[in-house]
Amino acid sequence: MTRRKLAAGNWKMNGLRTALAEIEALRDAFPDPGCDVLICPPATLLAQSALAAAGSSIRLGGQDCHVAASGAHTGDISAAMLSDSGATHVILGHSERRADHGESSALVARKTEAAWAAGLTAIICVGETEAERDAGRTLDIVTTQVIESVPDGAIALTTVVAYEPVWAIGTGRTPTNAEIEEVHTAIRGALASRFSTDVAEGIRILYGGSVKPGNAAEIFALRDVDGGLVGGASLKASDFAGIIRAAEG
Ligand SMILES: O=C[C@H](O)COP(=O)(O)O
Repeated sequence: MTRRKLAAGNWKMNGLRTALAEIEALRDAFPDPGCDVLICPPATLLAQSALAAAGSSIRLGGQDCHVAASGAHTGDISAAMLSDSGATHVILGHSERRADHGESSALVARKTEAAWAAGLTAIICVGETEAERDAGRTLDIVTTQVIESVPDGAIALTTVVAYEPVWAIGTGRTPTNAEIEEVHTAIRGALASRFSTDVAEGIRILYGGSVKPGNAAEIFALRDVDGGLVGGASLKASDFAGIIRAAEG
């Protein structure tokens, strides 16, 4: 099965209104990209980002959502609010949220259901810590996270998995190509056993963790790697453009 590659940028807690110029630059540089392009700005910029990307095929995403559609949850944002602001996607279970906010895979599964209910595609993040890798537990940790974080009803249209080794995020370090392929193959296998081979073959599995313009093409060419979830190198259009080109192949 041919899966269209996805270049997804996660701006994390970065970006003031001046950063909208980066989206405008990408819009102008890629009128008809040969891959899917997604920017996940902070929630404060979502609506304006949607205006900046209007008329282009750049899609926008949130970085988290609450399990409820609305209610007394001070400081939280619902999936419906993300959608209303122009988002089509939402990143869920990023390791920074698992670490900073104690998010469990069970909670991530509930958030995924909330995202689907609002019509969003969920990008569900998994990944091992350095200690877990050193202990030889990577495949066990990652496949367990996949099984527990992806709820019943997953289909390719609404589900993306992002493999992000925690120790590779923002460090300039990446696993070897063989290590990336090993984990991505294991993730697809876990999806096949959890759902079906057909569903697993359709779901895109992104790699994230120190993806740069200089290493993106090599990583995106690996078996079962369907694009990237990019942090630091997505903040500047000039950098992210190189990653989009790598995803275009
Ligand atoms: O969501 C993105 C990842 O955490 C990767 O971040 P990074 O590209 O800055 O290493």
